[in-house]
Amino acid sequence: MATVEVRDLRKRYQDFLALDGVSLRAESGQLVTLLGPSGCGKSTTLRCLAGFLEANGGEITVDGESILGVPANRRGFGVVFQNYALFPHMTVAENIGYGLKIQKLPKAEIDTRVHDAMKLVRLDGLATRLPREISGGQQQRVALARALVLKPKLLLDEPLANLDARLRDEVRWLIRDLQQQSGITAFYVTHDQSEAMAMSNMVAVMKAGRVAQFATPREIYQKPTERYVADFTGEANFITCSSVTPLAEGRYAITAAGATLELNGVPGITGPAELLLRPEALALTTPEAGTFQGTVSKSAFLGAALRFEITLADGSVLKLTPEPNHPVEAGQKVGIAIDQSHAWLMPEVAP
Ligand SMILES: Nc1ncnc2c1ncn2[C@@H]1O[C@H](COP(=O)(O)OP(=O)(O)OP(=O)(O)O)[C@@H](O)[C@H]1O
Repeated sequence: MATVEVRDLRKRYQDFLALDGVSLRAESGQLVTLLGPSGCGKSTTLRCLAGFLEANGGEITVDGESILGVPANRRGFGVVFQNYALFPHMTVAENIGYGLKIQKLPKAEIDTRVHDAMKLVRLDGLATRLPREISGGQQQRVALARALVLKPKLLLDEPLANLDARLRDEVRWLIRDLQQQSGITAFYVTHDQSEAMAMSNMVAVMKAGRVAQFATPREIYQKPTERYVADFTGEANFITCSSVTPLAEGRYAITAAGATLELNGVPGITGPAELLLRPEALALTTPEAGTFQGTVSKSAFLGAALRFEITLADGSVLKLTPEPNHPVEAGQKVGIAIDQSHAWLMPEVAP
C-alpha cells in the first residue's frame, strides 16, 4: 500500500519552467490521471516521480517519507511508456522478470511473480517468445506485466497511444481492472478526456506547468473551476454574464443573454463570470417557453444524432444535440430550456 503526494513541484529545463508548482496526491490504491494538452508538463511530472529527472523544488513523498534523494531503481515505481521499450534480445518472461533480477531476488520467487503477472495480463503460453514474435498489443501487455511485478506503485505515460482503437479499449480496461484488483497506486498520463474520465479516481487537469483543477471526474466535468477545464473535459457552451450577484456561498443570481437565473457556481466569484452549459443541460422548445430565445444558425445530421447551433440575441452561440428528427431548420426562431441544476457559474480567467 502506498500513498503518494506531490507538493509544489518545480522543474526547469535550462531557462524554461516546465513545472511551476504542481501539487497532487494519490491515496493508496487510487488511480490519478494527469490530463492536459501537449507540453503542459504531464510527462515531466511523471519523470520526476519515477526519479528519471531531478526536481528543482517541491517535495514528493511516499507514505509521508520524502523520496527525492532516492535513486530511480529504488523508488519501487513500475513504469510503462507509450513505446513499450522492451529488450529485443530477451524473451517475454525475461523482460517481465528484469526488474526483479536487478533487485537480486531468488530465482524461484522471480519465476512465481513473472508467472502470476503473465496470467494477470493474459500472456500465458508466450513466455519464451521474443518481442518481435508477438503483436503490438501483446508487447504493451508485456510492458504492463513488467511494471506490475514491481508492485505496489505504477506510472503509466500514455500507455495506449500506439495501439489501435480496439486494442486500446481492451488494454484500457485491463489496466483499470488490474489496478483495482491489486490495490496498486497509479499515476496515468493521457490527453484523452474520455480515457481520463473512465479510468480515474481523481483527475489533475494541467495547464502550462500547473494543476488547473484536481478533483474527481464528476466534479471536473460538472463543476470546473474555469473555462479551460470545462473545455478540456467535454463539450461545453459558455455565455458571458452581464451581471452577477452573490446570494450565498457558491450561489448566485445572474443575468445572461437577456435571462435572469439563480444557480450554483465556483465559490467566491467577485468579478466577471461566465455561465457553463453542457449540451445535455439544454432542450429545444418554443420561443415563448424558453429561458433563452435564439435563431437556428446551423443544423447538421450526424447519423445517430442531430446537431444544432443556436445564436442568441447577445451573439452567444449554443451547440446542442436534441432528440433525433426534431423538426427545426436553419433560420427558425426557437427557445432553449435549461436545466438549472446543470448550469454552472465560473469566474472569467485569462486563457
Ligand atoms: N529535455 C527538455 N529540455 C527542454 N525542454 C523540455 C525538455 N523536456 C520537455 N521540455 C519542455 O517542457 C514542457 C513540458 O514537457 P512534457 O513532456 O512534460 O509535456 P507533456 O504534457 O507530457 O506533453 P506531451 O503530451 O506532448 O507528451 C514542454 O514545453 C517541453 O517542450
